[in-house]
Amino acid sequence: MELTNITGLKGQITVPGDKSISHRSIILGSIAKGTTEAHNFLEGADCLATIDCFRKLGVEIEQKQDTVIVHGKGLYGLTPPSDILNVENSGTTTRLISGILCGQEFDSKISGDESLNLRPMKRIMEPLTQMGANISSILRNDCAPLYITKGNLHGIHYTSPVPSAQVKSCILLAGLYAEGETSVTESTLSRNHTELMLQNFGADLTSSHELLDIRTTASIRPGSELYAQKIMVPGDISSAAYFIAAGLIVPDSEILIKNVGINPTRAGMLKVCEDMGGDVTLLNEHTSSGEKAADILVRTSQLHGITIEGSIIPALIDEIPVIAVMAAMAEGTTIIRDAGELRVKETDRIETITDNLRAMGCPADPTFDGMVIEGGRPLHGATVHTLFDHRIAMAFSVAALAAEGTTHILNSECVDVSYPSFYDTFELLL
Ligand SMILES: O=C(O)C1=C[C@@H](OP(=O)(O)O)[C@@H](O)[C@H](O)C1
Ligand SMILES: C=C(OP(=O)(O)O)C(=O)O
Repeated sequence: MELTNITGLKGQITVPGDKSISHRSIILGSIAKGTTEAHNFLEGADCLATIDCFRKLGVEIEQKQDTVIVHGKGLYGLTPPSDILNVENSGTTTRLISGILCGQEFDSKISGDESLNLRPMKRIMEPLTQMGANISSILRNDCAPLYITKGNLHGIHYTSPVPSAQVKSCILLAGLYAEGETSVTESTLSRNHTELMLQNFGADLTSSHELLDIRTTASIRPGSELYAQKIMVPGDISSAAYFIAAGLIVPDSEILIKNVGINPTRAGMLKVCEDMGGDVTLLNEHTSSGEKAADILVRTSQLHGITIEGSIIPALIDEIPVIAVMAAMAEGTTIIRDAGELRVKETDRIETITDNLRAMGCPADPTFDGMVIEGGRPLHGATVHTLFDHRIAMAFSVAALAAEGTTHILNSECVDVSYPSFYDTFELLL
């Protein structure tokens, strides 16, 4: 993709459904009794991989554009897959499905693409093994391909060493098949869609906050069946983030993004925009399927650098690539800390972000758990190496709109992972 600088992004858009909630609609719908309907489902490659895996486990799933109908099999109705489960590029699919597969009577194998098979799986293998699961890394490198055979699960009380919703969700889903109570304590609350949705599906799940709402424990007790739901998936704030950033940094812009999920465990980007001096307003706040949503109005603003660290990090972890682009356009220095998790995403995002910022003329240095960005110098066009990471492709497409000259985004088709119509949405604002 070749992009050049522009001014005046104006208009009203919607962004596709939330990726995390779309995955969970398929996963919980498959193991619930009855027919689950998910509307505004994200038709991105990651969520389609989840559909494909559950079809291989015997679940009938109909897809009519962005409506998905899942004919649930109940907690004990999945059937042995005839083939390896291909999770492609999706960490969420890998870790959440593993929790469920450890509770089944049959064997299964999970594998993904080159990037996925390099991502750490010890973080789920360890707690699942403590629960009595039989899960192993086929290449013995603590990564996928994973091999799961029948185990007898019992509940554990696990304190998660990483702030990860995927780890938490994996353990809670395994807890549906375990004897006794399973709980997961996190020092910082990660996205809580699994907890909210499990409660809506009728699971016996409670969540308690300690220490000023930061340290949180989610506990699940097995036994009860889950029951199908109708789910209205809100727009994905991680996808809206590119248009929020573009609206702020492209001169003379005003963009209204309709119906975006603003669950507080996901909305750290909004706080960062405010702290950087961005003109971002929430309108029409409402709740849908237990998730908060709003329209987001963005106008061009002069941003300034800030420090982003601590408990806000999990609430904006996927938005850091585009926040880094905003930081490059802001006056002064932005420091990002406590974000070591970026090193184990689709790429080592600390390196991919800082390498590409430097290529565009912004001084940016990686640190072990974040980066330091010297903002306020004009960006210039460059060749952006996405390394097939969808978030790097989209973040640097936004940078290209504010950079002098032409920017080449290599392998830009990787946006299909979470936002296939990304470039079409931009067309609507020209
Ligand atoms: O649970 C989820 O849906 C997700 C959790 C996050 O990963 P971690 O839980 O590994 O931080 C996030 O980066 C990913 O895009 C989606
Ligand atoms: C990290 C991401 O997703 P996953 O972990 O599901 O691959 C992402 O979408 O940025």
